[in-house]
Amino acid sequence: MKLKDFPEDLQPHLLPRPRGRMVYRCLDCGAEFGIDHLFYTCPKCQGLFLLVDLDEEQLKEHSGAFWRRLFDYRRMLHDPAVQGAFCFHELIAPVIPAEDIVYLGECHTPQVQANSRLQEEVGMTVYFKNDGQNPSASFKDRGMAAALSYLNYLIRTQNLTGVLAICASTGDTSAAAALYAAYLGDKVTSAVILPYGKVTPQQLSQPLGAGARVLEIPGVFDDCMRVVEALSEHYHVALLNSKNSWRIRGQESYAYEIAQWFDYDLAHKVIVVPIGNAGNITAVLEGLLRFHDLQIIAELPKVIGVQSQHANPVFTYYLESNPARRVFTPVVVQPSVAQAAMIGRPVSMPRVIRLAAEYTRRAGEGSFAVVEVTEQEIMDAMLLANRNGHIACTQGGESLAGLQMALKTGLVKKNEVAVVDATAHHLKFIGFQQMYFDNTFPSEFEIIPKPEYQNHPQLLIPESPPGESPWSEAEQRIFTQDMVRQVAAVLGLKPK
Ligand SMILES: N[C@@H](CCOP(=O)(O)O)C(=O)O
Repeated sequence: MKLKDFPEDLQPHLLPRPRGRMVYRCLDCGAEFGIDHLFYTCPKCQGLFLLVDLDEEQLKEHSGAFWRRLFDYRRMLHDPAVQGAFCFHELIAPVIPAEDIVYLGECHTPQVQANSRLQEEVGMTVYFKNDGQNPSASFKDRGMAAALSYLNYLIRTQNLTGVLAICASTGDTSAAAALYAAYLGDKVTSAVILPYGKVTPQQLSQPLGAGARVLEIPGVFDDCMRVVEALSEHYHVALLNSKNSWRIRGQESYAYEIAQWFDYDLAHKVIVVPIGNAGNITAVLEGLLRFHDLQIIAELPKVIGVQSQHANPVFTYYLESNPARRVFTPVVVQPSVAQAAMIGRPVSMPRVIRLAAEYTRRAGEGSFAVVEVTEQEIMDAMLLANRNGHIACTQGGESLAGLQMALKTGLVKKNEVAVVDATAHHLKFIGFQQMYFDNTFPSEFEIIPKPEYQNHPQLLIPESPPGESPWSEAEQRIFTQDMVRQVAAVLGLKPK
């Protein structure tokens, strides 16, 4: 739709102009720092940052209804600067001009309602939000769009050269970082640090294909994260993990889209997300609080975080019901099929603690909770979903299993409506499905495949193998007849 065809009152607002005064604000000491530098932690006290727009209050000059209309109309504008996360420009990174925005087709991922069979099995209305349908096949693209747009802006306005972007990854962040950096061509090179043997072959191929330097180290993700944290402290590198607050801003779009999908009515809704490095749950909580603050949504939904028993520090933290007695203790992770979330020291934990407390204060007891699931439950839930037409990855299975657990324990009610996060594309984690089908999981996973979910290809052998190709017409006919007969017998087909 052309700009002139939009309602007149919206026309001046549809194409965002840079505005706002963004600063990094330390969660611990409250110190604020300008965004002319890429900071990750507070130079004064090492606390973690969240980005704040000092002019955000000005957005209240417009009503919630105005913002809802603006965001909805923007979806019809064919301009890359407002197609992805930046459809919510005023809330993502209002200082960034349109010319610096990097858009690779991320966001507005499908929210697919489960069929009646799956909803009956789960016991409530369920949607999958398929973030595997982002360009690098995971939700990380939302955050990278914001982080790389900011970097692009910094490079242009400060004439920076030789920028090296780095990240540690369990496989999705590295794929996204390498892709978005590659799009910026000579302006940015990228390097990714991966835990050797703990990233799937599909995920490993992604940064390699995008031309990143791929460095594998022994250990798990938490070890890689410590390395990049130290690198970003002592060297000139741009850290692209979610410790970088611009990533959080971009990932808030996930919550905004869910609100938009429900026409901004989030009463009796439940959003379920796997925790991993805790950047996503941070973004969901912060995004919802900000939407609520601007009266874009009237009600806050429940937010349920999920962890595997094999990587459960956040679940363990919230087991203590008295907030004053809670102590966060990182855990040593065990192998998990939800490998992308196999993290024992989530870097955003201080943000989660802060935001979850504020969320609970505003939305009431029980509006935020964390559940724990087994490896068996994750695999079974993933296969159950995909047997019903979804493309859930193992983390998507973790989300669904988490919802089932939340229902069982009464945290979620049957009359509520849930959106579960399929964080990445199923095909990235296909090896775990194969292990399930072949019953080859090492014992520590404690997974016993359900026969009804196992599936194998069946090879049909021709009765009289044809000779070397090219086949004669007669050979081709005999082969086809033989195969038709065998397929019909295997499938029990009835002749017409
Ligand atoms: N699951 C992540 C781990 C890193 O998370 P990040 O959001 O802090 O970058 C991955 O895919 O690497």
